[in-house]
Amino acid sequence: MSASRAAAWFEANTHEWSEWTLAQLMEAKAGHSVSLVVPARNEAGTVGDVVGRVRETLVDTVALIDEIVVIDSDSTDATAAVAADAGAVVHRSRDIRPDLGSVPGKGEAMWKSLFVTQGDLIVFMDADLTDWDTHFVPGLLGPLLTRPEVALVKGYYERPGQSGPLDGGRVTELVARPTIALEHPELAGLIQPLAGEWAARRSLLEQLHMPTGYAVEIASLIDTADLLGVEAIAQVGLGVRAHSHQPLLDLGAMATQLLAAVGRRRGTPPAAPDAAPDHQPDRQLDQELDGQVVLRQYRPREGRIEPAERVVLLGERPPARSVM
Ligand SMILES: O=c1ccn([C@@H]2O[C@H](COP(=O)(O)OP(=O)(O)O)[C@@H](O)[C@H]2O)c(=O)[nH]1
Ligand SMILES: O=C(O)[C@@H](COP(=O)(O)O)O[C@H]1O[C@H](CO)[C@@H](O)[C@H](O)[C@H]1O
Repeated sequence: MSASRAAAWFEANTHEWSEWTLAQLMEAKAGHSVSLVVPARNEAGTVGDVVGRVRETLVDTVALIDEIVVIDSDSTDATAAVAADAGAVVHRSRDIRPDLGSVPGKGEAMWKSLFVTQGDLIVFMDADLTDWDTHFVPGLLGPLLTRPEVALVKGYYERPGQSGPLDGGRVTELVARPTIALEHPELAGLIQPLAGEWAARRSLLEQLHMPTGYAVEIASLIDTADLLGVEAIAQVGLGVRAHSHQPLLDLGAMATQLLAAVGRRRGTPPAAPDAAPDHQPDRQLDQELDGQVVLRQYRPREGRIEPAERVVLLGERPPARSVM
């Protein structure tokens, strides 16, 4: 895609959440049902606020959302209880379709959500939000409810306290955007390609291969553009968003997952692991689910340099529709 085509996509497909009133969206919602899905691992501190405020505003006061579903992704804290108290339906990721096995990861939780939700429109929101607003949900639904040709809507936002308000996070700026520039320029108009707040039609989501980890967002964009064309993607400005931050070395794992998913889509599967895997899925679904790599990082210890190896899971789930 040339720079001018990317600019044309941006012009035609960039929205602001305030373009639609709730009343307009409620009218446009006729015939649709909406599921809000919140993948959560150890988010007891924030998930109650996310679920509770959305429930009050968009379920109790105005029925824009038909169900709020938290997918508890192997939490060891009180995430499930807090989310249920706040009014969500809670499923443990590993308990959904146990015949399909279970692996850790955000993408896994999102993929599993497709088996326990009813909505033909699905909105994803992260559970670790610290500065956010309930208008995120109607904002993300705006293009889906008013533009039949749009199948996936990505949020974008300002990040308070960062070097520039529209800068992405560390993996966004150092991995996702450069990779998009090199290999997927058709996606260069997306301001926050990794945003955890996005929405899509179930009919699309059920057709997508989903990486089980953090590559689920970039993979969904690439595959949607491939399947339906980039014109099926829109983005919506949501205002200010802040979340809790992972340590840099943990983001190394996220970056590895992103690069692997992009490489796989180019036809370059991850190299075979060079160390014994320390994780095995409960049940091997197919070869893709087993991909992994050892990421070697380094830390000082008692005056010496100590390598720290972590196994990064690179597996992908097949289109949900193929196993329904
Ligand atoms: O194995 C995982 C890892 C993350 N998450 C959820 O995915 C969202 C974004 O992940 P995280 O907060 O780790 O990423 P960050 O925003 O810190 O980069 C949050 O709701 C997490 O609880 C999940 O459900 N399972
Ligand atoms: O953009 C990124 O590099 C990462 C990490 O962001 P920070 O550097 O911690 O602000 O955040 C992305 O991934 C998160 C997990 O899926 C999402 O919650 C963020 O919206 C997304 O920007």
